[in-house]
Order: sequence, then C-alpha cells, then structure tokens
Amino acid sequence: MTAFAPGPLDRDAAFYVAGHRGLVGSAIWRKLESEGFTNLHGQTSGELDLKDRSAVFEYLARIKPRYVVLAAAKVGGIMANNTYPVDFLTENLQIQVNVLDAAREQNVERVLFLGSSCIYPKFASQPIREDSLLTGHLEPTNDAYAIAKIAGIMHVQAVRRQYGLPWISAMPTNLYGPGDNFSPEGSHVLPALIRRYDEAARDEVGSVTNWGTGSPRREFLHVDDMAEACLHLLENYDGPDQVNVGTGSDVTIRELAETVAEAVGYEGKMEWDTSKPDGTPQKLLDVSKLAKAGWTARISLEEGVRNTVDWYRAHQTSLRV
Ligand SMILES: NC(=O)C1=CN([C@@H]2O[C@H](COP(=O)(O)OP(=O)(O)OC[C@H]3O[C@@H](n4cnc5c(N)ncnc54)[C@H](OP(=O)(O)O)[C@@H]3O)[C@@H](O)[C@H]2O)C=CC1
Ligand SMILES: C[C@H]1O[C@H](OP(=O)(O)OP(=O)(O)OC[C@H]2O[C@@H](n3cnc4c(=O)[nH]c(N)nc43)[C@H](O)[C@@H]2O)[C@@H](O)[C@@H](O)C1=O
Repeated sequence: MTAFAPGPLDRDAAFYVAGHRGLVGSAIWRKLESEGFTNLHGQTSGELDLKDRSAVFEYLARIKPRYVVLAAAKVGGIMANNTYPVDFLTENLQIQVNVLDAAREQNVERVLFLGSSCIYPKFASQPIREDSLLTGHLEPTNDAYAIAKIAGIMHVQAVRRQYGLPWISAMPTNLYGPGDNFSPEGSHVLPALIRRYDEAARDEVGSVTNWGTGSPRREFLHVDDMAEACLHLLENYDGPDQVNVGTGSDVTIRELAETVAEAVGYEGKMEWDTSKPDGTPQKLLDVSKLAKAGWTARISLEEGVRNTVDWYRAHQTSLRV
C-alpha cells in the first residue's frame, strides 16, 4: 500500500517515459526537462521493443523508476485503425500488459496510463462524461483499439485494488502538435490536413479533397497542453476513474480544414470524398473533472495550428513516415 500525497514529484527520482519520441511522449519529456527533472529515462522501439516481455522486465528492474508515464502505443488515424484492427488490438495489449506488469513488480509509485476518447460509446451524450464508459456500443472504425485501451484502464484499477498503488489513467481527446505523424494515409486528420494544404498552397493546386463529409465534430488539444495536464494530474490527482483531458470545445472537420487552409495560405477549393469514413459523429469531452482537479487548456486551436504549421515547415525533411 502506497498512500498518495498531492504535491511536487521528486525532481531527482528516476522517471520513465515510455514512448518518449512520439507526439505525446516527446512533449512530456520537454515539459519534465523544463520543470527540472534530472533523471529521465526513455528507449526507442529499436532499443527496447515493449512487446518483448522479458526485455521490459529487465529494463525496469535496471532503472527502477519511481514514476512512469505510458505514452508508447500503436497509434493512428481513422483509416489505419479501420484497416489494421488486429495490430491495434494486440500490440497495444502487449505493450501495456508488459509495462504495467513490470512497473507493478518494481512497485512503481505513480503510473499514468494514457487511453483515448475513443473508449466511449459512439453515441455517448455530449460532452462525454467519464461515467459513460461501457454504457453503449463503440465506433466500429476503432473498436479494436478502444477495447485495448479499456483493458488498460481496468488494469490500472485492478492494480489499485489488489496492490494499493495510486496509479491513474487519463483519456486525451484528439491531440496534435510538434512531433506528430504527418503520413498521408496513416495519420490523424490535423497533421494530414496541414501536409495536404501546405503542399497545395506551395504547388498552387486549385482544389483539395478531404475525407468524409466534413460534418463530424472533433475536439483538438495541443500536445504541450497535454504534457502540462499529465504532470498536473501526477502531482494532484488520485482516483480509480480515468480523467478526460481536452479543451471543452469542438469544431466540425470542415471548420478545421478552413482553419488549416488559412494558416498555410491556401485559397483554392475544398472538396469531400464521402467514400471515406466519417467515424464518430461527435467526440467532445466533458472536462469538468479535470477543471476540478485544477487544470484547463490554454492553447487556442488557431494558435496551435499556426505553431504546428511552423514546426512542420521546419522539419519537412526529417518527418516520420
Ligand atoms: N495522437 C492522438 O491524437 C492521441 C493519442 N492518444 C494516446 O497517447 C499516447 C501517445 O500517442 P502518440 O504520442 O500520439 O503516438 P506516437 O505514434 O506519436 O508515439 C507512440 C510512441 O510509442 C512507441 N512505440 C510504439 N510501439 C512500440 C514498441 N513496440 N516498443 C517500444 N515503443 C513503441 C514509439 O516509439 P518509437 O518512436 O521509438 O518507434 C512512439 O514513440 C497513446 O497511448 C495514444 O493512444 C490518445 C488520444 C489521442
Ligand atoms: C484520436 C482518435 O483518432 C481516430 O479517430 P478519429 O477521431 O475519427 O480520427 P481522425 O483524426 O483520423 O479523423 C477525424 C475525422 O477527420 C476526417 N478526415 C478528413 N480528412 C482526413 C484526412 O486526410 N485524414 C484523416 N485521418 N481524417 C480525415 C475523418 O474522416 C474523420 O471524420 C481513431 O484512430 C481513434 O482511435 C482515436 O483515438
């Protein structure tokens, strides 16, 4: 049994960020460095494959972290999730079972598990409250991924119950920012649109086609806000229920495309390929629990998109595939 005491984490204790090169993990790493953490640990998937159970156990036994954030996962947009459900289910289950079991063996004091807003029912009432989990059917384009994430929430709750460790889970809304995956087929909508509209503006293309109808509503949180929320939760929140992390407001995909087009200076036409899936009609998180814990988002969508366009333009030659 380890009691949770709110307050600053020990800046010199060993802190493992699983997935430290990804969108979220790299933002958390930057945030921790800027907050004075001196004992950070991370491994690329080439150095440590988190699907390799014995390697994961050996690594955690060696570094003996006091804190762990699990930001390593198989992640992708609507098309990747819909096309490769087996990979999204099994890789995520393996990664999280291995990391959480190894963290348990090391008696890690604080673990933050990251899920996703897609764990909630497709037709959950909006904004989506934490207690709507498991009250209805999932969105079919990402049900396999969602089931893996729901298993992760349960894993954290079970460790709390069986071993008394104050571990927690956070459910972020759609994220974006520096370090994102800009691959045209596999990425989420925001990086996909930045790349497509930036190329169209540069090449003076007259018309750009987006996926779906443009009518679904999504909420977008900048990853620097996300990193700040993660540290805030680790220092201030304890409880078995997952905490939603979002901005509390959403836009249609059409409005998002207009924001991106304006940010990159594209002035041509916008078309929609309705043979591509829309996914969930709306995903807007109720963030009152997070607000009660003392944190709210700061970066507006317009500012965040401009910041991400700048990052994209500066890193075009070294993007992830
Ligand atoms: N992006 C989003 O919109 C959202 C993300 N989330 C959640 O946030 C978390 C982080 O996502 P995000 O940063 O976007 O994802 P990324 O794809 O950007 O990063 C994932 C990281 O996981 C690592 N990883 C994947 N597989 C393995 C493996 N087998 N062994 C070791 N490392 C592995 C990768 O390491 P390497 O680079 O070394 O290969 C990569 O750095 C995930 O849990 C995701 O579900 C939740 C909601 C929305
Ligand atoms: C974070 C979240 O991410 C996924 O769910 P999603 O919210 O549906 O994510 P998305 O960003 O891929 O799409 C959002 C909307 O945007 C439309 N759209 C238009 N044009 C493009 C486009 O070019 N690319 C993409 N990807 N989408 C496009 C698209 O048709 C859809 O209506 C899941 O993986 C889920 O598991 C998950 O956790």
